[in-house]
Amino acid sequence: MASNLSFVLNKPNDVTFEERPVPKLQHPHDVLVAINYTGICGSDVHYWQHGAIGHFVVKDPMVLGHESAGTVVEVGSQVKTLKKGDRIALEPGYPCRRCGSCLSGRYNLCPDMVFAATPPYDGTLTGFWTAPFDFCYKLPDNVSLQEGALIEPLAVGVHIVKQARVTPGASVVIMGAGPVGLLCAAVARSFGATKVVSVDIVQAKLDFAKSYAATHTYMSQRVSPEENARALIEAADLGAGADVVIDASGAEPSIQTSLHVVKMGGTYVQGGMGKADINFPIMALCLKEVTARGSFRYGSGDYKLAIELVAAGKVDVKALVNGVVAFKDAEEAFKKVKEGQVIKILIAGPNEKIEHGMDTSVDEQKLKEAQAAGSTGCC
Ligand SMILES: NC(=O)c1ccc[n+]([C@@H]2O[C@H](COP(=O)([O-])OP(=O)(O)OC[C@H]3O[C@@H](n4cnc5c(N)ncnc54)[C@H](O)[C@@H]3O)[C@@H](O)[C@H]2O)c1
Ligand SMILES: OC[C@H](O)C(O)[C@@H](O)CO
Repeated sequence: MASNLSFVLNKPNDVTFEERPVPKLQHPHDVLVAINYTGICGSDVHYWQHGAIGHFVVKDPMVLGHESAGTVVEVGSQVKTLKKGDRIALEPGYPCRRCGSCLSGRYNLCPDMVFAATPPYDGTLTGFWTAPFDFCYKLPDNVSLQEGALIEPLAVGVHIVKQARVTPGASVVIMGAGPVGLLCAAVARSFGATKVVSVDIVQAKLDFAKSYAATHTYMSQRVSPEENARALIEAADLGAGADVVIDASGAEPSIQTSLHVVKMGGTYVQGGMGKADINFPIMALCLKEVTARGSFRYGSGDYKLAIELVAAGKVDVKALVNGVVAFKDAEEAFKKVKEGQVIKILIAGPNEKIEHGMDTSVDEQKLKEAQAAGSTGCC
């Protein structure tokens, strides 16, 4: 059998490669998947740097990664819809299916969720992975395995935009133009939003957002949230405010500005995960009767829609990929993401041959600066 080399986080800033046993099918409804590509998420970088996100603490060595696509190599006796050789996008969290949240259709809120690379559970930066068949989504012929690895963050964006109830003709402001904010912008456009304003503090990110899915961009100012909101509304010609504001930054000033940008009776969605507690403008929330919702991962129908959007050419996920590296270069890829110079890097599975790699040389100075600034907005 091929290699089951795994990329293991031992403790902050200490990663190693470990050959682990190939997992066996535990259940007749499971499939065994050979991992082809995995993207790096801000949360992976955060665990690598800090060993914890909120109350999720890495106590024992943990395999990183949860944004993966792969190829089915074995199916359990009860699997009817997948067969060996099928190419799939992998949904990396498995709920209990029995609790109130699961039974109400909101399985992403299951308290017993087993989620890849969220301690204590191992992630998908490995050779082989077992999963229940209904959390493996067959990719249409016109969607590549590399695009398949981007379905996970796209499903995050789909869930956020669904929570925002974006309708045709809506104006949508998105705070943060990292991968999640960019994908929210693309999904909002596909839902019919006619004005999509990407907001960030880095000009290069805004330039990319404009070339990608934003109709307008705005560079956030270091002024009061009210002043920032006034300038944003004017710059993007939002009249009485935006129908919808989405935070995909997790940054306190951006969240505060959001509540002053949203229109009377508009909708605000918290997608970014920054500091756990912040000063929040409750008076604006109250006086404008803003509908505020959280958004966590993805639920029923989100992966399916994400794949359909890519297959239909409505969301371009390829444009976000700066390069693909061999499995042995996983740590360099993490450094590149931390350095903040790339949007998405894919790591090929340990059994995958890549024809054209990317330059993985890391600018140590930029890396140090990014570390000092905590540039990965995650958690
Ligand atoms: N809700 C979920 O289920 C879920 C899932 C994945 C990621 N996330 C969160 O979504 C957020 C975005 O993820 P990402 O991978 O795109 O992260 P990222 O760090 O790449 O992007 C965050 C962006 O916000 C920008 N930013 C920082 N301060 C800002 C400010 N004051 N105003 C405007 N923009 C500002 C940064 O420059 C960056 O471009 C993170 O907080 C992450 O933890 C949430
Ligand atoms: O896309 C899924 C997210 O990255 C995860 O929920 C992570 O942030 C915490 O487990």
